[in-house]
Amino acid sequence: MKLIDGKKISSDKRAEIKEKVAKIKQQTGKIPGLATILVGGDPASRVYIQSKIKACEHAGIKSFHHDLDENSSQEAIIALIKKLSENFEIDGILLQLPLPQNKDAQEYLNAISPLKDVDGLHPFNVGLLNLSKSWNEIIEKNILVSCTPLGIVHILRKSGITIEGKTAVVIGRSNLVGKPLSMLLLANNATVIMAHSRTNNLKEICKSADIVVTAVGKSRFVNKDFIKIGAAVIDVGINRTPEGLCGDVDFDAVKDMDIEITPVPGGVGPVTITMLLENTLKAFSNRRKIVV
Ligand SMILES: NC(=O)C1=CN([C@@H]2O[C@H](COP(=O)(O)OP(=O)(O)OC[C@H]3O[C@@H](n4cnc5c(N)ncnc54)[C@H](OP(=O)(O)O)[C@@H]3O)[C@@H](O)[C@H]2O)C=CC1
Ligand SMILES: Nc1nc(=O)c2c([nH]1)NC[C@@H]1CN(c3ccc(C(=O)N[C@@H](CCC(=O)O)C(=O)O)cc3)C=[N+]21
Repeated sequence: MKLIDGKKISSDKRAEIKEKVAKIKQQTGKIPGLATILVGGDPASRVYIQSKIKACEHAGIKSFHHDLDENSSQEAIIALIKKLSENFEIDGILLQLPLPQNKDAQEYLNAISPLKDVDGLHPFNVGLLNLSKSWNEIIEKNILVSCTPLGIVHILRKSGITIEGKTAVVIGRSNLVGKPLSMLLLANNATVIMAHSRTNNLKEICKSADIVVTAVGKSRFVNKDFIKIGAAVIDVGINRTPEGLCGDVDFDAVKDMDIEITPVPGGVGPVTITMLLENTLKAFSNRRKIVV
């Protein structure tokens, strides 16, 4: 197997972003700003938020973090989101998901100004993505798209993996990963199959694919029987097991196969965070009408 180095792809892109931010500062005196909101103290979410804040600061993006109590009322959370939406200094707003107590995230996401929606989860941006006809259009119009799917397309392109004309199976249909990724792959002219927990013959379907993306959240879910020789496998899953952090792919089972694969850790995760920085710059540019 050939490992795809997500850390390297990520650090190359972060260096570019850092340069852009420095240029913006120098030429306009303005600093892009990202607000993050964490409701409750889930330890994994806190780790992610901290990596996001660190990455922002490293790139020269100003971060504004808000910790809210697990028992915060809907009114209090929405009031904060509205306040941040109106704050001129803030270009992007990220509400860390999932919310505690099974709160329906969409109601909160709808309160984020679509211009600051760096996760691409507001219906306005979901609509723009779905209406777009090509990858070029998505890039040229600076459409805000969910970070993980953007990161996956970035990884495929940087690894020289052709998307056009290929059959891609996306396992998982969440609003954060599976659905927007399917749209992005379609915009890149792949033939896309969206698979989920009710899909029949999943193994056979995956075995026929040139690109398999798994965003399920179950360790050792994908094994040798799912993968065609020569395929590219993108493992989005993050699973904490007694043996440590792993993805959805049974790594040992596929390690002798002639495939390309993103590892966990060190694959999609770091690139996801990089795309958050990229989206913050897009939001900065769209909102302040400054070309970056
Ligand atoms: N590396 C990164 O940057 C990121 C990693 N993640 C990780 O990716 C994983 C998925 O996240 P997310 O999309 O938010 O997850 P969700 O839990 O929202 O979605 C999981 C999806 O997997 C599907 N699924 C569950 N069981 C099966 C099965 N037996 N066969 C086929 N499909 C199945 C579900 O289908 P159904 O809809 O039918 O229930 C659902 O669509 C998680 O491990 C998460 O931690 C998430 C975001 C970013
Ligand atoms: N509004 C919102 N937007 C998100 O983009 C979002 C979210 N909520 N909720 C949770 C998921 C998950 N997610 C990850 C980001 C980075 C890593 C990452 O950097 N992972 C490292 C390992 C980190 C570790 O050690 O735990 C790696 O894979 O190498 C993983 C997962 C973003 N998500």
